[in-house]
Amino acid sequence: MIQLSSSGLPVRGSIQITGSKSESNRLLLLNQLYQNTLNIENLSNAEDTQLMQKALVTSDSLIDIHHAGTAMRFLTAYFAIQENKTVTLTGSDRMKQRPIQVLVEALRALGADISYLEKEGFPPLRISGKKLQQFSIVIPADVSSQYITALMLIGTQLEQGLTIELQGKIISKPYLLMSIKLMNKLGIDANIQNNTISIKPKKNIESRTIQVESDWSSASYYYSIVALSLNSEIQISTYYAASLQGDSALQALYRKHFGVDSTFDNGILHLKNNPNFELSEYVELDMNHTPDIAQTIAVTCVGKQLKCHLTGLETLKIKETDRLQALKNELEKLGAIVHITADSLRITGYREKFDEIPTFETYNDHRMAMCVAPLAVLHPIAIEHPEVVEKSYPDFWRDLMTLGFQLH
Ligand SMILES: O=C(O)C1=C[C@@H](OP(=O)(O)O)[C@@H](O)[C@H](O)C1
Ligand SMILES: C=C(OP(=O)(O)O)C(=O)O
Repeated sequence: MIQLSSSGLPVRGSIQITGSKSESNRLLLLNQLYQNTLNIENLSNAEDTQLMQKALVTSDSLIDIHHAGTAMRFLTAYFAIQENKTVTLTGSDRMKQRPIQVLVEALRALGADISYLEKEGFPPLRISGKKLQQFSIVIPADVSSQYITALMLIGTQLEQGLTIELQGKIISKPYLLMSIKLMNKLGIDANIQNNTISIKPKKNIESRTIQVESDWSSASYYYSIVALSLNSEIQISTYYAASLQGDSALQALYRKHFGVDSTFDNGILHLKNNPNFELSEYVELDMNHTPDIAQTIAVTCVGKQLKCHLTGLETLKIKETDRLQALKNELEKLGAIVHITADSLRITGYREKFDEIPTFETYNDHRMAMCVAPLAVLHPIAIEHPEVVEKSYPDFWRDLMTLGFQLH
């Protein structure tokens, strides 16, 4: 457990965050499919990315990707097309509760040989690589976009490419667009029209250097700090106003609801408060496009004692933990009155201000630890199992100390 506090003064300073784990994990897989023709700069140092990197080159037949959702899903598709190779793909106890049936069904329909080793519909999987003989698939798009990205990433390797028809509500759509845009950057013909994604076959790509933009989901915690600590100014690199990452919506969300301005100067993102901003009492947001910053926003609302209604959260219960229940448990420690449904979170008021040092549980979820950390600008807090941040942002605590936070 750690105790985190701040001097009470405005937070000032500069930090550097490494590349987006979503972009990194896509590029690593594509690079492996194209015989390492890419030179990837600013790769994420997240554990999820290291696990992905290792899994792509190992000769072991048992591969454990711990908590890494993208690695689990993307590698399932990758190994399905590695002819003459059989692997067992497994993960943490939590990973064994995160559904994968939609992806396995889709790959089987394309001709893949995949079986469940424990519970039907969940990892671990045994995958015997084969040449896939079908080139179009219909897939439900309302459980996880990662299944669809997984199929897209291997689409160029199929003889006739791949057409993916999305059925039902499309959730986490910016992650699909990220996949398409990254593939386009490499010269791959990939597009989405209405509900149909098409990937053209491509044997080789030109060698090039590609720079991963830093991780916007990780930047969210600094938006929250600036929102909660007036007169703060934080610089973070390396970011651009036009991003492939959906979580760059932070710029507009925090400007509108919390008065945090974002400006860019040569890849440096400057965050500071708008002195003329007038806070409203209520925040209403559909988070369907930005699930990974929902926790950050809920905590910013609590720090500001705002009522809120966050919707489009149906994916949160199948992430690293049931994030809706975890948020309810932890935010109630701060006096918030929290109501959750299968896809929403509502804060209807506050019982009392918190005065003792609250201790937050983190549920093996990196984002549960990081989302509560900004509250330390208001009041000392304690956080259980701070090491969970390794999954996406191993330098998080060090970066907070650089900005003047005290950590015991
Ligand atoms: O494709 C990706 O890189 C991701 C997609 C999202 O998952 P879902 O599509 O399951 O919401 C997101 O939550 C996750 O952190 C990363
Ligand atoms: C949901 C996340 O990751 P994944 O699904 O890749 O485990 C996340 O990083 O918040």
